[in-house]
Amino acid sequence: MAAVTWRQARCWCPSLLQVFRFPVAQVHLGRPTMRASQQDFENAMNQVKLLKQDPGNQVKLKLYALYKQATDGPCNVPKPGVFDLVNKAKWEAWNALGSLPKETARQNYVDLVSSLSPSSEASSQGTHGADEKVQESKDIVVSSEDGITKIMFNRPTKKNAITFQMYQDIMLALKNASTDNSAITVFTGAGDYYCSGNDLTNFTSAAGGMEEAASKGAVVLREFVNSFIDFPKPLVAVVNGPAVGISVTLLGLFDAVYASDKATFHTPFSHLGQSPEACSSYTFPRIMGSAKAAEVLLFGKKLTAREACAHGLVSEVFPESTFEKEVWTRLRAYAKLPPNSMRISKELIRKNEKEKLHEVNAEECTTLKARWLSDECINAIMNFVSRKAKLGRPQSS
Ligand SMILES: CCCC/C=C/CC(=O)SCCNC(=O)CCNC(=O)[C@H](O)C(C)(C)COP(=O)(O)OP(=O)(O)OC[C@H]1O[C@@H](n2cnc3c(N)ncnc32)[C@H](O)[C@@H]1OP(=O)(O)O
Repeated sequence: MAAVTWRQARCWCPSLLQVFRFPVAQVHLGRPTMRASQQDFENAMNQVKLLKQDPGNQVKLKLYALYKQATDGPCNVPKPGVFDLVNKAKWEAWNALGSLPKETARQNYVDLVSSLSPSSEASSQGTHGADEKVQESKDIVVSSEDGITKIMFNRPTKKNAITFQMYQDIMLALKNASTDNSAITVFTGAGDYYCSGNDLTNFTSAAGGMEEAASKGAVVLREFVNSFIDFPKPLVAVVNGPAVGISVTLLGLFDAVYASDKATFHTPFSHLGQSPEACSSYTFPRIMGSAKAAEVLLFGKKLTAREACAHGLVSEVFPESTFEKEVWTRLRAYAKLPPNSMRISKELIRKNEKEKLHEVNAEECTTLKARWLSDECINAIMNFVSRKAKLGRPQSS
């Protein structure tokens, strides 16, 4: 995600909030609320200038997009070049609104701004119960139903690549899920991918360049992985399609992994001049044996779902045609098991490993920070950004 300064967002000053409290489809269709007047719209623009807290890049982009849609209508300007990261991100946010009517955009802007007020900020971050639909942000959709809290990567146009904002959203979702009424927590992806790993533009869009991005990345990564190590309830991955990078390594910290037979598992760290994260330097050799772990983590061998299952990373593989139905039926049954019993059993399993996992996480983050500043890594990322290399393509396996 390109860095969008708070100053820029205040200048665009459209209003934001409700958008992230309701499913996207509902927002785009227009909620059955009263229509916002021009005066409401202008009030909301003023309110944005008074916000004390930076709402984050995703919200600022949404704010910008709704403002442009409400004032100029559908996006009608050419897409900025690939290196013009900030303007490209703004253009994409606006263009994603398609033919949303001006009045609906105005209403959504007003709703969004009103939800940014301190009282609604507090309620959006509070504990929620089972059967309640919640949404932390548009790229990470959280819902809770039938005793299951579902956390979904929802950025299908970017193969669900994880932005800095999404790391924060996931941490918040896990924090909420650890105390809500659900029995189990499930990760899955929207669209054809489960997740393509870290958004490689996280490193190119930070205002202070790679140095700043590396420092920020190491802090965020450590905290992010800690929230998986310490998560108290059963954690399940429903891997609906290809998984890359950190979305694969994290699986070593999950309690069960169900995969569609079209899923693949790819950790191209050496291709990227990087090194393993999410405790995989410790969990993968234990899960799959040191020889297979080396092939995967050092040489970037991509595993099919069946291979990943044979090597212990995946619990079970399902045919694509029945995947969703079979897996969710099973999970709904598991969610009816006594939650305290599951939690206590998980604690017993994890207890002896916890300290070690935290140690490994810390060391991996320190190592990665140095890797992100290496020529090998910088060249690989610049190659990706300039589309000279797409890591999924040169692999023969
Ligand atoms: C701060 C914590 C850091 C933690 C570190 C973690 C390490 C990792 O996760 S390393 C793994 C990083 N991920 C990758 O290397 C994957 C890069 N992406 C690809 O190789 C390919 O995009 C793909 C194989 C996933 C898909 O290829 P395909 O040809 O089918 O689709 P594309 O046209 O390439 O992708 C569509 C669209 O999505 C953008 N995109 C996909 N993945 C990423 C990504 N990881 N980062 C940023 N953007 C990504 C891609 O650029 C396309 O965007 P445009 O339509 O705007 O060109």
